[in-house]
Amino acid sequence: MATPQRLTDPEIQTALGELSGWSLQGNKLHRQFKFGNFNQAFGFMTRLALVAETLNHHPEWSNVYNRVTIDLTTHDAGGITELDVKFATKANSFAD
Ligand SMILES: C[C@H](O)[C@H](O)[C@H]1CNC2=NC(N)=NC(=O)C2=N1
Repeated sequence: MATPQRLTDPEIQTALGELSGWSLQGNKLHRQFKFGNFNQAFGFMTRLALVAETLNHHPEWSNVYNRVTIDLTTHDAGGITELDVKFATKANSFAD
């Protein structure tokens, strides 16, 4: 699959307007999710891992107990693309 184009700054701002909880941090889409316990946090990561494989688009993320921190960028494009927005949208749909 061809690498998508980097989004422009206005396009990123528009996407952020529709992505509740996400912000721009270090030129990446960033959000921390908090769950009731580790089981819920890890279940969320497991579901999202399957999405990552399907999209061939992989997050930078970490987990501490009930928290999952995610940073999204498209390494092949050197910035944020529609794939990052798609992944963030999916993450929100699993969590909110
Ligand atoms: C070869 C492989 O398709 C690429 O390395 C994919 C894999 N997953 C990826 N994930 C992310 N976040 N960015 C990429 O550029 C990327 N590229």
